Amino acid sequence: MIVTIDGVAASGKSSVSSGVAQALGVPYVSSGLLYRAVTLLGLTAGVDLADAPALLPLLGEVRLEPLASGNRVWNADTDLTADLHSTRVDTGVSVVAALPEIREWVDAQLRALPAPLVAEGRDMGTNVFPHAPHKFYLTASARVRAERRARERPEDIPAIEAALTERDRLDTTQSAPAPDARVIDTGPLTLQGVIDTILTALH
Ligand SMILES: Nc1ncnc2c1ncn2[C@@H]1O[C@H](COP(=O)(O)OP(=O)(O)OP(=O)(O)O)[C@@H](O)[C@H]1O
Ligand SMILES: Nc1ccn([C@H]2C[C@H](O)[C@@H](COP(=O)(O)O)O2)c(=O)n1
Repeated sequence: MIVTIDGVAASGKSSVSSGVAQALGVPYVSSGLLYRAVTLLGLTAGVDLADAPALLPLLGEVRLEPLASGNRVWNADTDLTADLHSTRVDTGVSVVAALPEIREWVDAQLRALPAPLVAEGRDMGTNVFPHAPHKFYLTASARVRAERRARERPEDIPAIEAALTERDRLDTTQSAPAPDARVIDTGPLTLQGVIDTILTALH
């Protein structure tokens, strides 16, 4: 069984997916972490983030470790995970995610993983796992999402809101909900409330 949980930036995809996956006793995969890892490796190598042929050779030893408690991304023996949510990666990742060659690489990594799993991102339900039987799409206003992020990062709420709105704009192409996805406005819900809504729908 595959459950897809897509949604806009900072809508709660990874926290919700982790909770749902732990309740189901299956792993979850965060596709955004792979786009973030490509971005980090490109920045570290000083490569133009729009240059797919320059990025692809950096990815030979990149591996996603899908755990229910939280994903890790490795480049050979180096754990990249802690560096994937920096502001500079946030700023560059939409450029990388717009490259068809990089999207193909990410999709291949995901499709190679064994089911059952919970997959989260932007196009899990539309493109990567279109035949998944259970699809969800998370939304919340940019202000609510920025307020939640501000509890994690020492940045002011209007700056975070502006950055989230810009990332939503840049990611629009691949971010449409699947027609058969259940859309959940997480604004009025607690994290556990969103997880419970999904678990109830699955039973
Ligand atoms: N329903 C909710 N109520 C309150 N806080 C929430 C809720 N959902 C998520 N959060 C909090 O919002 C923040 C963003 O959540 P999370 O990182 O899971 O989102 P995301 O969609 O995976 O983000 P990104 O797109 O940046 O990868 C976290 O601090 C999380 O705990
Ligand atoms: N399936 C996906 C997952 C992610 N992206 C892009 C869009 C985001 O800006 C970036 C980081 O994702 P996040 O960690 O915010 O979920 O990666 C995408 O295009 N498709």
